[in-house]
Amino acid sequence: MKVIKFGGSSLASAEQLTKVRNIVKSDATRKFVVVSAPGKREANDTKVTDALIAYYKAYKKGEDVTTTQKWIISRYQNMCDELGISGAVIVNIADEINSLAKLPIKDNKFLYDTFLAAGENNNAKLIAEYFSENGINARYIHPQDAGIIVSAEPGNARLLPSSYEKINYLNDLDETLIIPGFFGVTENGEICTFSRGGSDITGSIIAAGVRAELYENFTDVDGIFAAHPGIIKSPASITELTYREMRELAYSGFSVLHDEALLPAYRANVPLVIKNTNNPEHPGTKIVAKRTVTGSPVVGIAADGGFTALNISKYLMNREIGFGRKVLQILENLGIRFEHMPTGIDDMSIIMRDRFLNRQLEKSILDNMTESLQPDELYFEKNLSIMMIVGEDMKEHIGVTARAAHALAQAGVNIEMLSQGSSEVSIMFIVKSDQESAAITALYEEFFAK
Ligand SMILES: Nc1ncnc2c1ncn2[C@@H]1O[C@H](COP(=O)(O)OP(=O)(O)O)[C@@H](O)[C@H]1O
Ligand SMILES: N[C@@H](CC(=O)OP(=O)(O)O)C(=O)O
Repeated sequence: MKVIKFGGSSLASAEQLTKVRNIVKSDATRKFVVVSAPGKREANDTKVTDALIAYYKAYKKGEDVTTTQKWIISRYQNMCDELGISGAVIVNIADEINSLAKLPIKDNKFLYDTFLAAGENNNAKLIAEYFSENGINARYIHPQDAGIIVSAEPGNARLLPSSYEKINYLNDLDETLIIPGFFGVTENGEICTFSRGGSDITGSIIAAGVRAELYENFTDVDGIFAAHPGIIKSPASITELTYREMRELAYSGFSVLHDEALLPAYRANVPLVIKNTNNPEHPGTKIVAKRTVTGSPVVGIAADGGFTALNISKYLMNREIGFGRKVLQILENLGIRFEHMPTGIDDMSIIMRDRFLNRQLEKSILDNMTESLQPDELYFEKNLSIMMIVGEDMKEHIGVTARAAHALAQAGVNIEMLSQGSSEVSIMFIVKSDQESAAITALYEEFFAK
């Protein structure tokens, strides 16, 4: 049996839902259907999840929410009308959307997550009804009933490992199951979402739990391209990637798949394929344990902005036992995670994501480190992007870093920092964000166009 996940772009309109129904209907083994909230119908449209964020903010501030409520309900209403879905389900959806504005605000740690999850939850109800009225024996199932029990970390839930056993019972149900993506339920019954884009994670969890033969992730492109299609025009498409390669690429900007969506499928040995709802005959990109297709040392080039470096220098840092530990202890005490830590003899940089920092935290970092480390230099460097060139075969090739550095130099891109993990599956360059596009273009030319 297969798990099939449709992203918001595949579920944005009646036209898209018709394609989705045909895809599910064409293969009786597509039994577990994970759905996102309705996405954008065109570039300037609003995703239902983003509209729910606006709704939440207005409600919390005590502002009038009727316009947002109406807009969100109309997204579902329009699809129901165009698909000729009978009346009861839209009444239920409108009820759920409206009653969000009755939830307690005070001491409600899960209020934001509850608002956001409504996008997926109501879409799953709508799709189950649409399928049932159109030749598929379908049933909506709430994540709680599907056994998706998660940690109580709002906006960043993690599955509790004991959940897999419960999820496996879904195999005993006869219907095609329509499961809302993006959220689970805590042990106390609160709604808690994964991070943004997290419906991919739900798909992977279900695939692992039911021991699926395949996890199909349907989106709006013919699989994964070697570089972001917004920057490189008609980039090469990738036939096969390993889980490790995909993890590196997803982490560093290939937004087509959530980077946390790989591990559950990988551990359960479930292969994954990225396919296009608008072109389902295309084979897409397969993500597997071992790749058969080889050739270029680099399979993909990814970049992501929104990084800050904390640069620390101190003469004879290398001789000071416990220096690194003290740096990391200060970050841990302040509850800040770090992403990378390139080092020199007398200097080190801690790379962090901007979204986990703010002025107050930055001041606390500087104060604490000045006091405990007495560095010669200590400052933040903003507006950085990380660039990754990725490929399992890089370790078999000599001179990949030299080629990349040369290409960047030719394009006038200054490498701020450089780092390579021991697995040699990726090489990371840190550049100024305003040079990100130029850097991708230069690296793509070097490894794919030549
Ligand atoms: N390397 C890449 N290959 C393919 N698509 C990419 C890549 N990098 C970014 N994308 C973007 O990811 C988008 C699909 O992902 P996503 O927004 O999660 O869609 P969905 O709504 O289906 O979940 C594509 O439309 C594409 O613009
Ligand atoms: N709807 C959620 C979760 C998600 O996975 O959406 P999508 O599949 O459209 O990326 C979000 O926008 O974050």
